[in-house]
Amino acid sequence: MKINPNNVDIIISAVSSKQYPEMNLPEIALSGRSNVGKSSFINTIVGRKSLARTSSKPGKTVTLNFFNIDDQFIFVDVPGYGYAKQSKKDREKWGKFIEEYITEREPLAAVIQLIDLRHPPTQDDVMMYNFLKHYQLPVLVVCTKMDKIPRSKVDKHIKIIKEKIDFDPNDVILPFSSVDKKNMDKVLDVISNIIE
Ligand SMILES: Nc1nc2c(ncn2[C@@H]2O[C@H](COP(=O)(O)OP(=O)(O)OP(=O)(O)O)[C@@H](O)[C@H]2O)c(=O)[nH]1
Ligand SMILES: [Mg+2]
Repeated sequence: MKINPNNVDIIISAVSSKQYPEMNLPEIALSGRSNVGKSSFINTIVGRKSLARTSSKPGKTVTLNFFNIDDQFIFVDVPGYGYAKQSKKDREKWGKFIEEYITEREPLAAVIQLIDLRHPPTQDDVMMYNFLKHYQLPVLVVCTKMDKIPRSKVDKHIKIIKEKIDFDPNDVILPFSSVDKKNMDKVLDVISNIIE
């Protein structure tokens, strides 16, 4: 699959379900804790340096950012979870908004769950993955920041993540790096299978 980087654009930063686009394209949502690399992942995959903002204040915004990816599918950048400084009220608002999107959104075809390859998954990571599987969504688990650990340790870290999240063997899990674009072709293969 090929993506034309000149044909990708933000559609809307939605604060309510009334603003969701009606474009008849499959949607792939990105989920993961704050700072795991969701926005960087989008930029790397589409080949644009700063389409998705990677410097946004984590936990502040409660928007779902919809990106038209070359009229082939829509990436939905979901605000990160697990941000300690967020107030309880904001956290609840966030949870409700995301839950509604994930459980009710018709065009949602799959979720890409990002987990930091360097560390064991957090409790939030485990909860999110189980939540997605409860709703029988296909999940691609992308383990980010692969460039930050020695190559010899990658398999061991993947194994730990699989055990901790109770990984569904029907899903795909891949180590990934936005710095050196490692496994970019494999990610694109999975996306192409999802949207076909
Ligand atoms: N070394 C390395 N750094 C990365 C990688 N991916 C992201 N980063 C860095 O991690 C930080 C956070 O990246 P973002 O893409 O903004 O993370 P996010 O998940 O979108 O964060 P929120 O929007 O706050 O939820 C930035 O400083 C990125 O440059 C990677 O693969 N390798
Ligand atoms: Mg982001």
